[in-house]
Amino acid sequence: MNLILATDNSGGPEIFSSLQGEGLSAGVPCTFVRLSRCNLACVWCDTAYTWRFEGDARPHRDGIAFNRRVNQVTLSVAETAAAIDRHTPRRLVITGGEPLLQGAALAELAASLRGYAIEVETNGTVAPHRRFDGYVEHYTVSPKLAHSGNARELALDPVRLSAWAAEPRAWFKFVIARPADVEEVLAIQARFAIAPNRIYLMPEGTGSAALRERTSWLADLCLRHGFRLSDRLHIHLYGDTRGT
Ligand SMILES: Nc1nc2[nH]cc(C(=O)O)c2c(=O)[nH]1
Ligand code: SF4
Ligand SMILES: [Mg+2]
Repeated sequence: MNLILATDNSGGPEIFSSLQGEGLSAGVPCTFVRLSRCNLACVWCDTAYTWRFEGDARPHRDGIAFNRRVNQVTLSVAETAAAIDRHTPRRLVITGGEPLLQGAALAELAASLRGYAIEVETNGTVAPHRRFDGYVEHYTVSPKLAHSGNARELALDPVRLSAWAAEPRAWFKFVIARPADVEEVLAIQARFAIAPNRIYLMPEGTGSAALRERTSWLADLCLRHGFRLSDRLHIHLYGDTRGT
């Protein structure tokens, strides 16, 4: 089977090693693979080159339409595994876009890798492929709030959210732009009975100054509600750049 990946600045597949910048394994050296395509369209998405191709009229704050041919590359599972293997870290972060849209190929990929701890970054709207799920150490589930611009029915499916809440390997990470966004997190937390200790609040932002400003008030909100705080370490270290 094949996987459709995003491209890096050289036009090759976006497979790279970096420190995990967010969530549970922040600071840990990881190998990343970024898959193309997403079923949502967040106005502040920092990887719009995975989905906002020419002809897509859904709004994005940068207004850029990406050329599909330049920003997607198709690799076989074997080619993807070989490219992953050329990197040192044996913790693999599968991200996107929405990687679970390619679950069947990910099951083949995971079966062909040996000795990896696998984590997945997902928007929480797609059920994990049954066979792939057996290989996953943990999921970082990032449900999208109203400020993402997605229709609520697309972004917050109650059946899916209940399933993630019941999944002990799932950690939740909410992108927060304004203090009022946390009200939505509290409603989701209560409705699906998610322990606050499983929830990260992370500032929205693609620059250090914006992240710092938002972190300054997010810290208080985390302390008040028992949530965890996530930074975006890679943005401070490398800026908003592909392959980092
Ligand atoms: N270093 C680094 N950490 C990350 N954690 C989640 C990322 C993502 O784009 O999903 C990401 C990323 O793109 N880079
Ligand atoms: S769900 Fe993630 S990849 Fe998809 S549009 Fe939103 S931020 Fe971008
Ligand atoms: Mg990212």
